[in-house]
Amino acid sequence: MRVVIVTGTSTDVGKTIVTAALASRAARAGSVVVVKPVQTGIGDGSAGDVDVVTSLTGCPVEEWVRLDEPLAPDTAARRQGVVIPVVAEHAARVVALARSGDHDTLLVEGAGGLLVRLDADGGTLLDLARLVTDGLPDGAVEVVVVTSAGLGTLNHTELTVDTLRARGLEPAGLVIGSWPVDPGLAETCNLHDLPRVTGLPLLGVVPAGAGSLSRAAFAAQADRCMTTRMSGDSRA
Ligand SMILES: Nc1ncnc2c1ncn2[C@@H]1O[C@H](COP(=O)(O)OP(=O)(O)OP(=O)(O)O)[C@@H](O)[C@H]1O
Ligand SMILES: C[C@H](N)[C@H](N)CCCCCC(=O)O
Ligand SMILES: [Mg+2]
Repeated sequence: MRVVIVTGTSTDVGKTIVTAALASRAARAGSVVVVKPVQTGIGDGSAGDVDVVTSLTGCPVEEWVRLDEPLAPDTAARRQGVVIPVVAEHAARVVALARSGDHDTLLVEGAGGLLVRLDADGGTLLDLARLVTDGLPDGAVEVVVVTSAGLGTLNHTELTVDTLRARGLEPAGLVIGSWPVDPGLAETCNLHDLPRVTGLPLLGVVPAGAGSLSRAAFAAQADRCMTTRMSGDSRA
């Protein structure tokens, strides 16, 4: 059993597509479940991240809280007048699901960047990652940081990685969530600079447009774009 926590430098960096790519690969080697503890922005009928993952991978998904407005969860909950679970409750559910042994890999996708407030007490995905790591055996939890390709990403990525390290969480690596068809100078340099400035491996680079592929084509793309194998990946 392993848990992969997918965070990112911000919203819209491609966490969901990367989560789907990791799920697609892990599903070759065993049973996978994807959890989105808190989803916001589905009030207008928009597809939630779990719908995207289901469509791209067919893996089972769980969404625990859904809020209407496309905002940080604590803001959306406050404006909607609802009380949502605190992060410690999500962490306990993740640990229980991991310990149940029902799945070989459990992927957890945050909402927005690492420090976005997921509850009214200021709990964040950083807190969730710390609690889940503390609740499971050594080495069972990996944190992946999804980042953007272009100018500005070096700063955002270092801030995110340093914040994880300050809580004793060493990320497994970085994934670029959307690689442009026509990369410019900054994108090209960042392929070298992101690993250099963070000291972390670049685990993968997902091409822009991957989210529109059929399930079969996405699975093939997931294999090609995740350049470094993770512990739960299929050897096939
Ligand atoms: N590789 C990709 N291929 C196609 N579309 C992509 C890719 N990466 C991101 N996108 C698109 O960019 C947008 C943001 O991506 P995504 O939903 O994965 O962001 P996120 O980091 O998961 O954000 P959130 O904080 O809302 O969970 C979406 O509209 C998605 O379809
Ligand atoms: C609505 C969006 N797609 C995400 N679900 C929530 C992103 C919150 C970001 C808050 C912020 O960092 O300013
Ligand atoms: Mg997402």
